[in-house]
Amino acid sequence: MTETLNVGLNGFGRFGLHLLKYWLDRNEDTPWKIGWINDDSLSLQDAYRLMLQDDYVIFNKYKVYAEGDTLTFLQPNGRKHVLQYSNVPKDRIPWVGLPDLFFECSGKNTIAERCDDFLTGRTKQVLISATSWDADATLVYGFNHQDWRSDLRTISYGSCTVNGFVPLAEWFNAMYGVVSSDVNVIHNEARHKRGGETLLRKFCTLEKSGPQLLSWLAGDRFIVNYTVVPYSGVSMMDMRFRCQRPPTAEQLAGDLSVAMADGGPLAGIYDMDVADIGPEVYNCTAYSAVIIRNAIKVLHDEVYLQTYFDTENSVNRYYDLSTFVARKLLGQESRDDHKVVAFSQPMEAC
Ligand SMILES: NC(=O)c1ccc[n+]([C@@H]2O[C@H](COP(=O)([O-])OP(=O)(O)OC[C@H]3O[C@@H](n4cnc5c(N)ncnc54)[C@H](O)[C@@H]3O)[C@@H](O)[C@H]2O)c1
Repeated sequence: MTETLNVGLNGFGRFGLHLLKYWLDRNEDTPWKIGWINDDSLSLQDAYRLMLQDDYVIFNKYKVYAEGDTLTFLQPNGRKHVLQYSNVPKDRIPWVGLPDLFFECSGKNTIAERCDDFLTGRTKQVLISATSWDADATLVYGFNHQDWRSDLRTISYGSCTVNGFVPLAEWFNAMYGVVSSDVNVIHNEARHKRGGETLLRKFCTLEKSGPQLLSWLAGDRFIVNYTVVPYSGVSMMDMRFRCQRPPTAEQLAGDLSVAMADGGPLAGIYDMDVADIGPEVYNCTAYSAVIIRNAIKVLHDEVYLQTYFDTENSVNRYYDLSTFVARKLLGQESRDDHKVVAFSQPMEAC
């Protein structure tokens, strides 16, 4: 790896923390590197403490130092990463204009115009770690990331639920013709956000963005039930698809295995385990969702799936998307150039 792009990251909450670790673990094969981090409320010492004490994102293979205004990570092989850290509001970030890519991960700037100030100097694009209704594009890795263009200014990566559902739903429709669908999400809640030990039903942006992204899915044939629970580990997403050409449970498991194998449209994005051994084993999974094979049920034309997904570690697809974007900006050939994505026309059942 020779040429890399420089990245500035704004927001060091759950998403930023996971993203930093995900990148560190892969940095030697990544065409971008994080040079700056800003968080408007966490000081350098807060960030350092959170990193060393986190129950889920474990940095213990790195030596970590917080000195002056820098965070330093030393890899076991001696490779060193020195990141500038600032703790100021968005309009006072000292490194604005210096990175080639701006990672907006604070959750506070999901309206595109709030990212305008970041698009200056060397900064070509802002990648937003959440649903943004007015970003120039929503690019879901493994679904439509190949729609990337150099003139896009703000790009949303979708959301944790969008990444968990959309590529799989697209494949389902191509294979079996989806008539309607619903999704039941049991979503974690980080400790620092918890109001108390209670359950909370909320609106999920997937309910609106699913039909916007998937041209074949009408809004009146899709429901998302979303419940936040006071648990800080991984989350669950169960799905129902009513199909024109319903498979048997056995056929479906076989078709999924083929689609998830190397070169398949779901390869590297979804995985399948035979039995339910969750939830803890799915912490920091590299997959957008893991399907439990023994739990697949088919009743008449309705297919039921149970999955686990690590909402916070949906940085996996944000990482894939930004890696794809960086390679495009660098003019590098990428294996993702040839990845099979989005089927534009429903296919006949296999
Ligand atoms: N958390 C997820 O599962 C997840 C998944 C996908 C996308 N996103 C999106 O990413 C954006 C950021 O979400 P997030 O989950 O990182 O938010 P977060 O609540 O963890 O962080 C937001 C801010 O809260 C503060 N904060 C973080 N940890 C803290 C702590 N321990 N004590 C006190 N303050 C703390 C920081 O200032 C941080 O910038 C949002 O737009 C969100 O929708 C989050």
